[in-house]
Amino acid sequence: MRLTEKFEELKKRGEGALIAYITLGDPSPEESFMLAQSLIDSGSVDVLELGVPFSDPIADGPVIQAAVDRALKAGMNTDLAFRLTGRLDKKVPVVYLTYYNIVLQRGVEKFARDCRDSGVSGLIVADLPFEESGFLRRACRESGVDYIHIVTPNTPAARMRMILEDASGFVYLVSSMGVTGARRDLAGGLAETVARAVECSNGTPVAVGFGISAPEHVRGVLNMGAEGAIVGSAIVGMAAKGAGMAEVLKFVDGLKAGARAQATCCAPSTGPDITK
Ligand SMILES: O=P(O)(O)OC[C@@H](O)[C@@H](O)c1c[nH]c2ccccc12
Repeated sequence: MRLTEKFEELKKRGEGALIAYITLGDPSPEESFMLAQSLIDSGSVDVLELGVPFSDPIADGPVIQAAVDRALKAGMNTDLAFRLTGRLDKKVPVVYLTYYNIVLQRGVEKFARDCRDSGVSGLIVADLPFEESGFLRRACRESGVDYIHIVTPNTPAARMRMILEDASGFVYLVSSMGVTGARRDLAGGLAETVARAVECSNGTPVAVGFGISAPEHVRGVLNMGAEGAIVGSAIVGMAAKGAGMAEVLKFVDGLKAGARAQATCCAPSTGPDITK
């Protein structure tokens, strides 16, 4: 399924998108496959983001670093990632999150074709600057895979506009500087950053990630004008601490409730106590 279709469907229903991230191969390839399928089947996850493990995940905090370590130790690799992804019953769009070395190692064009062939709808590369991304963007376009751009609170409006001219699928807005990891509160000043990204994105949906870990956070970013919220470490960390599948799914249902409440909830808020 295409990302655009999913976002249009949600818009009609007046809901925001819940995008859930897990690391493929954590704690083992089969278990991560089962978790991925259960998240898809839950009906609460609108887009599934799968991390393809790389040994030096510089944008990741301790929780996802540990997940990547477990995955690599359990024998996870890129071939296996594509095979497992190909086997998923993809009732929702699946996107990949990885680092450029993984793409380069396989060959840029081959990576994009393998995404297409295994049903991956979009690709996020954590460490590839826009200026260096032309070749991969072209390969993705030729394979019908959305190349998803990352922008941050530090990205000035002019640069955002330039980058997002090329946007497809959705725009990944990093909520605050630093690495991935659950946080207690949404970053200060986030409302302005979201507004800037929405303004610069030419109608491509903006989804906010980094630190989002509660239904209130999800509702908060949607009320600021984002169309999606991305949750990684909170889910990965829960599973790592031994939570069973039922508990993880219940948590994810709660997050999605935050994305549904948006339809009936309050005017956009800019105050610092948005998470209360
Ligand atoms: O873990 P968090 O803080 O909930 O953030 C989402 C994140 O996990 C996921 O999108 C992601 C995992 N690794 C990344 C590297 C770069 C950008 C984004 C990511």
